Amino acid sequence: MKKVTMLAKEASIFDHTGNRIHTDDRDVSIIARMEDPMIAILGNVVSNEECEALIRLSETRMKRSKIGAGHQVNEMRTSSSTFLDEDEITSRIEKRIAQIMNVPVTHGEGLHILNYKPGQEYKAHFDYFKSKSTTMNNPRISTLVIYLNDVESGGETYFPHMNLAVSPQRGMGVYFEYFYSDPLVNERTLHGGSPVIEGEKWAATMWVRRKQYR
Ligand SMILES: O=C(O)CCC(=O)C(=O)O
Ligand SMILES: [Fe+2]
Repeated sequence: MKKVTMLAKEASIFDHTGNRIHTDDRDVSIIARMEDPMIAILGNVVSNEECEALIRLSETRMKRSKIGAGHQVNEMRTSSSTFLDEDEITSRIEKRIAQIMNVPVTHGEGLHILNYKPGQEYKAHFDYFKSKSTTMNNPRISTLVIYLNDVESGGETYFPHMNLAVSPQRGMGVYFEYFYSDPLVNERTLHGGSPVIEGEKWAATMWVRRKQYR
């Protein structure tokens, strides 16, 4: 056989073609996508009622966000957050997210709800772990951030290496993945939540692992 020397393009987990993702209970639209790394802007991910329900379920549970292995409070992330328990509404949404992200529900860490008040932000970071901890055995591979409300001003999810800023809009989301064999491609997923200027921001994040997590 002839030896193929050209490098094949690395496959994305997000293998959807066309303009829509037909999940069991909802058609999610692909508004924009780019590759290396795959970043996709999605519409119609969740309904207005689901956004309101997720906010209501979280409101009484919000705590100042922690980061890193030591779970410290840090100026990196000034928002409040909580992980939601499984119930009828969260499991319906998680099933849909699994179809969007093309990874079984059990690989997901669960719905993590974030709330940013004016001035609060999440400085640029990687969602994957760089330390040689036990997480290396089951690393994070992809993220979906879903916006649960409209923000008057500020609060974009920004990717400084890509010169990309995604404005939060209720029901929409931004997907990205960072499992590539080329570490330089993964490093381009550096991202943050820019400070909210006016109004507040509610978002739900799903971080997904390579192997079963729950
Ligand atoms: O709030 C955002 O726009 C980004 C959130 C984020 O980066 C995360 O939850 O890992
Ligand atoms: Fe993140």
